Amino acid sequence: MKVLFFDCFSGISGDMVLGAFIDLGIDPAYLQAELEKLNLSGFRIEAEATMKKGISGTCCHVRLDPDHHHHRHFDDIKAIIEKSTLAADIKATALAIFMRVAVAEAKVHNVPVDHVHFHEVGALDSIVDIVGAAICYHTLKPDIVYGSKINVGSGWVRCAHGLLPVPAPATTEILCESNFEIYSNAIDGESATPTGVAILAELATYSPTTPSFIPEKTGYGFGKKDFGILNALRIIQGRRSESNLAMVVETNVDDMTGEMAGYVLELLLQNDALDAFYTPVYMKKNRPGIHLTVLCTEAKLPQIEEIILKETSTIGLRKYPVERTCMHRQFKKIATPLGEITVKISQHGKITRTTPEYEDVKKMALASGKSLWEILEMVEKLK
Ligand SMILES: O=C([S-])c1cc(C(=O)S)c[n+]([C@@H]2O[C@H](COP(=O)(O)O)[C@@H](O)[C@H]2O)c1
Ligand code: NI
Repeated sequence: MKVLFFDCFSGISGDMVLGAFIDLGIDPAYLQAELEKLNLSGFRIEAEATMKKGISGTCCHVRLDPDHHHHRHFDDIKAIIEKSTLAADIKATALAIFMRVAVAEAKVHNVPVDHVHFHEVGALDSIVDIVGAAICYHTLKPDIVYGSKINVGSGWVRCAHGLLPVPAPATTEILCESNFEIYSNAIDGESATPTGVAILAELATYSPTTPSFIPEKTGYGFGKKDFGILNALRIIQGRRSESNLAMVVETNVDDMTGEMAGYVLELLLQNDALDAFYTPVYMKKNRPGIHLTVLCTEAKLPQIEEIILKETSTIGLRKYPVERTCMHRQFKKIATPLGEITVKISQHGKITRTTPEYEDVKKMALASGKSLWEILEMVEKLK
């Protein structure tokens, strides 16, 4: 399973994303050729292998033709991407990233999304950064992408609107629609831009701590500004070996008491069965009986077999290997007016589901006198 981890210790911008992907091994000539499928002229990708603060990495420059003048609204950009000859998955990812920027700008400037205006230079630069990031992502084909907390910087940034507070209003709106944690450390200026944050929010799942995986290589994409500290996005590529093989153990019994049946199931689950359950069946001589199914790892099989043979009335069992598809799970604590509660974030590709842990919900309901429904509703609004 291929893992990418975006380490945003000095923020993230569109150029930094392209630089880090190129440093990880994406060929800039391939990237340029793919971008030409947009049928736009007036830009060139230049990847400069360089050193910053003693670290070697890549600085990606999107060189723009100075006499290229187009005022573009979001609906023009949508049309350019849709009409291009890029692969369908690249188009979909690029449009989703652009949509995050457009929705944020629309909210900040109080205009309809389709009318969000990208000034001429920024429009082409954003198209190259965003479509480029989508090309790199679909070329590397990671099974999962994680992103760290984002160091957004501090102070003020000068742009077309004049001086804006950091993080810039559009960046902040994009962040409000994601669950990434932000902070500011050792940077006076803007280190996270709307384009960078939109790419991260679309491609990555937030991981408050470094996710567990085996690192294999790193790519450093440098930012243009000098903050005094290393201004780079680091993408760490690695792998995670997740055994998806398990064992199923089964048996049918018709001569056990209900009390014994309950006892065995509890014992199996206490002894690391991944799952254990009964199905009612009719057996030989029309006797009502129970079909026991246990799921366990191969390592636990001897222990599970022993419990079944020792504690049930069976004189034999069946076992066979099965393949499982498991969502990646991580846990995080969120603050509520009634105290902290643990939520489980289940992730598989682009599917993400956040659910409160039942035992915490139960405790909170009992302690507060509120119903389970009220606690679940409160958490739903906060997660
Ligand atoms: O051009 C516009 S409308 C604009 C809006 C905002 C707001 O926060 S609103 C911010 N900016 C700044 O422009 C640069 C470029 O950002 P990219 O993401 O396109 O690289 C950056 O400093 C933004 O904060 C522009
Ligand atoms: Ni703006």
